[in-house]
Amino acid sequence: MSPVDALAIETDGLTKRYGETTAVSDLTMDVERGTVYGFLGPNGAGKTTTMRMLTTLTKPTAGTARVAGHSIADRESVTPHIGYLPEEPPVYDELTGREQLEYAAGLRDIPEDDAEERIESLLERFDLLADANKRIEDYSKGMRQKVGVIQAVLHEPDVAFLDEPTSGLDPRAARTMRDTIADLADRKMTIFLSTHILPVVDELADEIGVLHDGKLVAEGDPETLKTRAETGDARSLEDAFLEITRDHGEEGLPREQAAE
Ligand SMILES: Nc1ncnc2c1ncn2[C@@H]1O[C@H](COP(=O)(O)OP(=O)(O)OP(=O)(O)O)[C@@H](O)[C@H]1O
Repeated sequence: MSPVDALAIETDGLTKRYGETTAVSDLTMDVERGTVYGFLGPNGAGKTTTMRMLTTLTKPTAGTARVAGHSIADRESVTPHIGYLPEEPPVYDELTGREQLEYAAGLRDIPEDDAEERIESLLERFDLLADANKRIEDYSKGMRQKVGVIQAVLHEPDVAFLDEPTSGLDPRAARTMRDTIADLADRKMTIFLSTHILPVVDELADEIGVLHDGKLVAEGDPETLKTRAETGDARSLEDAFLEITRDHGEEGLPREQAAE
């Protein structure tokens, strides 16, 4: 495998502006194949915008990116290789859970026998079999979320982009979700995981990137990020996150220091 093949995602100067707002600013990052990349950042940091660019749903204002080796400017080449769970799972209320997944499998050209086997096994894994023939309009938020995740990985994409995958899930379902993500990564699927639930990232991520005001302000494995640069002491990922994303003044120093 050449070094380039080893990368699931590579971005170079990726930027998105909405009028006066720069949602994502000059983002340059690499994500290795088969890893779980925890993408963190405060509300409004630009995480969703980044994922929308990487999944070809929004065009960058500047910069380039490749996902699974394909330029995001070439939507038709990229989409077979990716799956996306956005904040609101894209499902049809009038379909049953099973019909929704069969429909998604059809869009992805998964052979019928394979599709059926994967759908049944994932429905069972997520404890949805008993409700699989109910219409999605009667599903809870967590049940919709489960269907959304299953359809994001059903075609076994190279890279799955998951925005808050444990949102709305009860503790048992959240555990299943974390186990599923770990299994998929073991099978060499790359998981680009955005969540505010830091213990999930701490448990699963091989690498973490922290976005703040559209800029990548820290990157490293969880242990590195948790180790204070100055003292070498360990801290929680939450403490690290809060410190990294503290508002910065003109000099790039934490605001209270910058004001001195
Ligand atoms: N379609 C849009 N039009 C104008 N501004 C937008 C649009 N989408 C996002 N923004 C702005 O871009 C910035 C980044 O938003 P984004 O949704 O990417 O953040 P986020 O990190 O996903 O936040 P959250 O954690 O709250 O989901 C915000 O200032 C937001 O208001």
